[in-house]
Amino acid sequence: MNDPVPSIALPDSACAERVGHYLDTLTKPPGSLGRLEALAVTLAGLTGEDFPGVTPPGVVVFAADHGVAEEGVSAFPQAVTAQMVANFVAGGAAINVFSRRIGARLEVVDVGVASELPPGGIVRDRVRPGTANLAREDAMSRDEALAAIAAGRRAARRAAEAGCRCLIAGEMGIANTTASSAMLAALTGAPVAELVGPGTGMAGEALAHKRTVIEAALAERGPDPADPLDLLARLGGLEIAAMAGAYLEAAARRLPILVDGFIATVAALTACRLEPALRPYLIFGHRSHEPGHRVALEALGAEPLLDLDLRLGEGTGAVLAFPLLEAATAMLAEMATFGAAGVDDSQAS
Ligand SMILES: O=C(O)c1ccc[n+]([C@@H]2O[C@H](COP(=O)([O-])O)[C@@H](O)[C@H]2O)c1
Ligand SMILES: Cc1cc2nc[nH]c2cc1C
Repeated sequence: MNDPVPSIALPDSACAERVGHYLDTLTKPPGSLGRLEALAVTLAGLTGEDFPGVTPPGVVVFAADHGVAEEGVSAFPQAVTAQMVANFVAGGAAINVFSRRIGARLEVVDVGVASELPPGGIVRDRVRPGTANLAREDAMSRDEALAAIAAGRRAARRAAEAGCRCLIAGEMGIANTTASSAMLAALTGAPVAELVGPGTGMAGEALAHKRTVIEAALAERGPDPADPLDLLARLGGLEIAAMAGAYLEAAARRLPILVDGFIATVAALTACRLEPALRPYLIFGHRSHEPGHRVALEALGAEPLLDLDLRLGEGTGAVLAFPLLEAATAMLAEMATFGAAGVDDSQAS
């Protein structure tokens, strides 16, 4: 684990091709299950299994605070990060409810919350108590960004060692749409105006202020777009770096990854810049209402599974999409072939 980026194998194209042919022997017109068929082929290639499994999924929610919250860029105060972590521990947040529906192993990791947390129920892997205010100074040092990536990798390793067969990373961090927007503008060159959005509910003058803060931070921090670690350190967040690390470790272990919303996708894009071999392992759960998500998805050439106008984070959109992955694997494992079911496909044109 000394190298921040593990080595990631290419998907097994022979296995994917075999499964593509097998799908055409199942009792349905070829291709009629559309993107579900493409998902089955993808999952086979990633896992190297003709009958891939994705259960149980592992959900890891990384929590951290952002110094830039003091610029008034969120509709909620910084203390809400820790309060929501307590809610995760108590089992009352949306991610708890949805994770229970899919039988997920749910872990909450403190990689950088700025205040005290309840004694039990979370993994303590805090790199520092929140980032510095990126509008005034670098959010963190390069070493701290590396430490947060390593914390994310440890979490993915725990999920894999606990038997999880699909990884979902979620996040909780007041003001993290500001950090993510700044990173995305630097990563893609897209104008801030095109990607800045309400986050937890900024509108009107408040949203215009958020945009100004991001534009000024980009000008002052002067990140090197060709150096993803520099971007993470100057503009990022501890939970964003941890998610990037978790994705890289999961892919190194050949676990399919279901990506959540805006912040999770910026983390995924950053991780792909660190190691492009990650890209095939990413399946995109949903399109967030946050406008920057469109920009991030386009940069990755990604088409998400769901579009439900969600903008919560925590991993919720990915967890809601998980049953589609399950359906794709069940289709392969349980559907009858034309031959076995006695359905005649010999005259099909
Ligand atoms: O995942 C998303 O697409 C998403 C979009 C908007 C907001 N959020 C969540 O809201 C918080 C960040 O919003 P803000 O306004 O504080 O920057 C953070 O905890 C995220 O989990 C998440
Ligand atoms: C209540 C609340 C819950 C959240 N979950 C993820 N981000 C959040 C932000 C707020 C404000």
